[in-house]
Formats: sequence, structure tokens, C-alpha cells
Amino acid sequence: MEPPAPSPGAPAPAAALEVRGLSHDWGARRALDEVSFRLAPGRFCALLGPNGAGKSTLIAVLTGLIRPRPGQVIIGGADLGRAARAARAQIGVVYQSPTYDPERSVAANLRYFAALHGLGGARAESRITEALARLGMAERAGEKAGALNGGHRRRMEIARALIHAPRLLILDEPTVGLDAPARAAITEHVHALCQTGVAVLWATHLVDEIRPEDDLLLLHRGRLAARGPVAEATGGAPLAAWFLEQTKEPAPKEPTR
Ligand SMILES: Nc1ncnc2c1ncn2[C@@H]1O[C@H](COP(=O)(O)OP(=O)(O)OP(=O)(O)O)[C@@H](O)[C@H]1O
Repeated sequence: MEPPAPSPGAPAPAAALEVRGLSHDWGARRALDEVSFRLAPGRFCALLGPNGAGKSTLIAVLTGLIRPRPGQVIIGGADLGRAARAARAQIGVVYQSPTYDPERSVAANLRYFAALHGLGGARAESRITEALARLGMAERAGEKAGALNGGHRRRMEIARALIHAPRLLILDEPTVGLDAPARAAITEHVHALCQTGVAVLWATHLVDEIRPEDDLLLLHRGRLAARGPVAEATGGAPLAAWFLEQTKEPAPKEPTR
């Protein structure tokens, strides 16, 4: 992972995601400040940041929920500001809050999303089977979504986000509220997806979800405080200690008399 080159010579391979000079203000509060990075196909990139760092705001911009002002988002070569449909067609999203129909089966939930992407009939069924198999959910296709445990519901949502074969999968703290085995299973499944060429942007504040071979973006108070392969970004320091050190709040000042 590297910052975007301002004047490329030979054409670089299309990035799964390229973000240039992105800022966003919520009223008087600066939530994102000049954020730029590039994510290569097939890479797992952890977007690490403490509460309030700006992770969800960044994801809202990347998924087109809010407009970058200023800034540019390019997904698989398509500019989100100028060619929103083409750009959005290349991303799958799993938001922090669950979004599914608890009364319908797992397969029916996926079928609904397939239809939203213009997929139907045998093509949709084969994509559903494939996506569920990738998440280890094949045998649960007929179960009611509301009857699944939390970990399986999340896996269903991840399978659903893959239904249109996106280039980039974006997940906003997907393991919130899950127990340790479910967290480990989901982290494992999503890392494995990268081997199929999908790039993953995984927002988290939990360092145990990040592996040494991953890419890392450290977001703190809206700014990218570090980026690159984990060992490079941390300078080889243990990740948990490094994260605490980087995001340490200044001690409150002594009251003056
Ligand atoms: N809709 C909003 N209106 C006003 N301020 C907002 C809004 N959403 C986020 N903020 C503010 O923007 C800053 C970044 O918040 P954001 O939710 O993007 O951070 P986060 O890293 O996702 O945090 P968390 O891990 O707690 O979800 C915070 O100061 C937050 O209070």
C-alpha cells in the first residue's frame, strides 16, 4: 500500500480502491482530514482506529452515503463522484448495524440482494450457493435468518455482500457483539476471501483481528497516522502496544491557580 503517485510513468495496475485528499466535516467537527491511500487487489487492509477516529465516516464516503468535500474516491478505476453506478457496482458492504429480513430464509435474503444487482434465475442461484459456501454457510441456506446465531448472521451478511462479485469488500466493525470463536471464524473467512482477488477494507479497533501480512491504515482524529504493511507501519513494534502509544490521549492539564 502506498500513497497515490502524483505523476505515474508506466501505467500502474488498477487499484481496487484509491482515495485522494479526502476530508469531511460534521458541522464544526473535522471527522476526516486529507486522507489518501491506495489498496491493491487481493489485499486485506485493516482500518484501525479508536472510537471516534473517523472510520464510519470514511466508510460512509466510500460507499457513497455522503459526498467527499473535497476529495476523490476511485473504485476499480471508476470515479465515485463522476461514475457512481460503475463505482458502486464494484463494492460489497457490510455495515456495522445488521440489515436483513429475520423472517425469511438465508437464501431468500441473498436472492433479494441478487435481484437488486440485476441477477436472477440460475445465475443468481449459483452465485448464492458459491457465496454461502465461501463463508461456510452452505448447509444453512434454508434456515430462517432470524433463527441463526450472531456469528452466522454476520456470515450471511458477508455472503450477501459478495453476491455481485465485487472487487472490494468493505466491512465496518463486523465482529461487534460476537463471542471470541465467532470473531475468529469470521476473521479467518474474510482473510481467505483475499486469495480469490477480492480486496478487503476491514474497520476495527481490535488488534487481534489483524495479521502480520495485512496492510494497515491507522486513523486517529480523522488523519491517517500510519499506513503500509503491518511491520512497516509499526516499525516492527508489537501491534497492541504500538496502537495504544499512537492513540494515547494527552494527560489533562493541571488547573492553573
Ligand atoms: N452524523 C454525525 N453527525 C455529527 N457528528 C458525527 C456524525 N457521525 C460521526 N460524527 C463525529 O465524527 C467523528 C468520527 O466519528 P465516526 O463514527 O466516523 O468514528 P469511528 O472511528 O467510526 O468511531 P466508532 O469506533 O466509535 O464507531 C466523531 O467525533 C463523531 O462524534
